[in-house]
Amino acid sequence: MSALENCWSHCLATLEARLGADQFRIWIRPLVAEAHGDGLALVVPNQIFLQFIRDRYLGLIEEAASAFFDGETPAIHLKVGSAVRKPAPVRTAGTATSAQPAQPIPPNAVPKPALAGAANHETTRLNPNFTFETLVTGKANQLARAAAEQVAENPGVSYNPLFVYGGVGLGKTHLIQAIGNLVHQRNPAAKIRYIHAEKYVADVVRAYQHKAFDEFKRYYHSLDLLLIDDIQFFVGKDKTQEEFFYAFNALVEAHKQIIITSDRYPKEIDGLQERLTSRFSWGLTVAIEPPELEMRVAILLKKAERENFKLDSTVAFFIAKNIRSNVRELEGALKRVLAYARFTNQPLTLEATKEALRDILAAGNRQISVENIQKTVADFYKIKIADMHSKKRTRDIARPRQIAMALTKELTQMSLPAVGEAFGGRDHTTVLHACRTVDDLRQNDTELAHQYGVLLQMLRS
Ligand SMILES: Nc1ncnc2c1ncn2[C@@H]1O[C@H](COP(=O)(O)OP(=O)(O)OP(=O)(O)O)[C@@H](O)[C@H]1O
Repeated sequence: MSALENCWSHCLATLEARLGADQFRIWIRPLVAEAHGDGLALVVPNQIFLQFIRDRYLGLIEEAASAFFDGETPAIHLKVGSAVRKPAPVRTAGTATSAQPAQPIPPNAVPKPALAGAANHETTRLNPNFTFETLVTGKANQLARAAAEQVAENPGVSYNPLFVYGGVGLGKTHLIQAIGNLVHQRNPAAKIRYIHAEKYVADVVRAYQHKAFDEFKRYYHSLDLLLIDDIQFFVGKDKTQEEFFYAFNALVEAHKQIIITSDRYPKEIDGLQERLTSRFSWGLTVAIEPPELEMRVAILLKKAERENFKLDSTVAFFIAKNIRSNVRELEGALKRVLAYARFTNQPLTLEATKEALRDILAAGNRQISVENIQKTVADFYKIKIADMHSKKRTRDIARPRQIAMALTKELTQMSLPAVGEAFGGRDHTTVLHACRTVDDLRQNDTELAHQYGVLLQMLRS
């Protein structure tokens, strides 16, 4: 082993210990180190990956390399290339990992007769507009997009299944269809099918009525890529879950890619069989969060541009500041202002925008009450509303109460003492401590950050 190879092994061991299993497997394991002049080149799968490594991990890598060479840091270059390592199967929070078979889909894996109809959007049911090019990226979907691009590059190999979850209208369908479209573009022979879970349920019912399960199985088990949207619709549908279980096993065993979306983290979908939720954690589970302000502005500008409309950035900021719940509503607001501008044949000023969005803004400005926040949080965590006022300190009650306090501070104009008063007469320092704790947890605990995002979305919609 050369000194550089030894150095990279040392970096891997250091980073694994520092970052923990999940981050290490997603971001560091796929890197391939090559000698580059008198330093190291790290090959990454794509540009987004490269940027993420540069922003988040390059400092740590340099630190580890420098420790290996007693303070001399070798030059470390990042470059995009195809020589990337297959990522290891990923363990998601608190779940077991099983080894995944790793075989790429051969380009001609589908028998000839099936090809005739496969190479068009009618058979795939993909929307050709949902591509990576039209998907705006920000903090809220960066990780999900990077994972999606990897899956699209190597379907059936990297993460199987890929499970994407997030609130309503945040771009889950867009993202997974972007994978489908890219796979289709690269390999028109691949047999791809996008299906909404409700339609899959209907297909199971139809197969049942017509005693056509063999045909049903033949079709679904022969796919190269199955994209199934909003799987929470399987809840309470036992026969559907059973059929999907068989399809899942058949596809994964044959190294075919499965991509699933849901509005919730798999283990939180009550009423889904354990054998399914445990299989969902075989691959990678990624969240899409509500977009931050800058991302909402970027989405508006991009969508307006596609409509050949030059949107003034003040107007874009105004819309983005006022429509915060989800991207679908943002799009709705944009359509409305564009229609207004075209209809009145006036330039789209801030005043005209306010006029066009008057009723939406009035609805959005309605006050969110502390009572509403307490009820929403209590329902979400399945505790009693009375616990918001109680002195109980057990974690399963104290944490939701802290989250409710932080949400109250964020969503209302109430002062710290007033918030304390509304939560059982607590001192303002307790509220401050709750806000800081929740803030910290949002930085470091992905699951809690997601739950906070969902609650924000529920309260604002
Ligand atoms: N990051 C983004 N960039 C560009 N457009 C986006 C983005 N996120 C969402 N959209 C757009 O917002 C709309 C809603 O997105 P989509 O249907 O994918 O959401 P969803 O999360 O699947 O919603 P649901 O939970 O209702 O199924 C689509 O028109 C989509 O193109």
